[in-house]
Amino acid sequence: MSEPMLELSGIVRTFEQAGTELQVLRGAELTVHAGELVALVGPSGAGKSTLLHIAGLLERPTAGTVRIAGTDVSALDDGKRTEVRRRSVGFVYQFHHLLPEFSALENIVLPQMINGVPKRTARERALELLRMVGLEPRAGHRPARLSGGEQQRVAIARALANGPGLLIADEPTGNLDPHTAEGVFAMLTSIVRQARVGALIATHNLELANRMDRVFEMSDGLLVEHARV
Ligand SMILES: Nc1ncnc2c1ncn2[C@@H]1O[C@H](COP(=O)(O)OP(=O)(O)OP(=O)(O)O)[C@@H](O)[C@H]1O
Repeated sequence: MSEPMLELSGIVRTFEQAGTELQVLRGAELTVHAGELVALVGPSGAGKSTLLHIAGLLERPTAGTVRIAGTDVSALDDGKRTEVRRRSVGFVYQFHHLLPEFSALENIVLPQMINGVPKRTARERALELLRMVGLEPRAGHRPARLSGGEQQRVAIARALANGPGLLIADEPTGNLDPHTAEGVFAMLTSIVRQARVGALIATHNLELANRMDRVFEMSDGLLVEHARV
């Protein structure tokens, strides 16, 4: 078995709502290994985004342990958690969130420069990533000049810019037509395998979920693994 990129154990998350306590996660357990795609499904409001935020170190759980590539981040202060997040976690959302005034290439260069990578190295890496997602010829284009599928490919390349071990995606193909979604999903799968990234992907698309390596359903604050046939 390949090494775990994400380990969640006993994850509890409660919110205060109008003076009452809402327990969204009640002890969720999950491991995502290198090179593996794990689907996260469940109805709206079940807590998928909350779990992704906790796994991606954007939020702290009320209780429980988060390990990223073997490192227990629970005891780290906010600064150290941000460092781990920038180095080890890539995010893809339903909407690409690319910076509109920058080219595809620059959108992939920027997160590397924030991490202290020299510009020249960052450009080379960005070009390599654009090649991987089949968009090298579009390197100089701003997002508005790219199709929805191309924008999402650039967003995936950007998520991988700093060589993360973990990719967190929230409905990455939710805004695309079925044919384009298919192409983006196939590309995402091949990159996850090739780069040995662990991917946790929330989706309402059960057909897509069933093509991933494992499927977990958020149910009553717990994660239940679906039996595969
Ligand atoms: N910051 C917050 N404060 C209070 N309640 C919150 C907060 N964030 C989320 N919740 C509540 O937690 C529950 C789970 O929300 P979450 O967004 O994680 O669901 P989801 O499964 O991602 O839904 P969707 O599929 O619609 O994106 C909801 O009842 C929501 O209202």
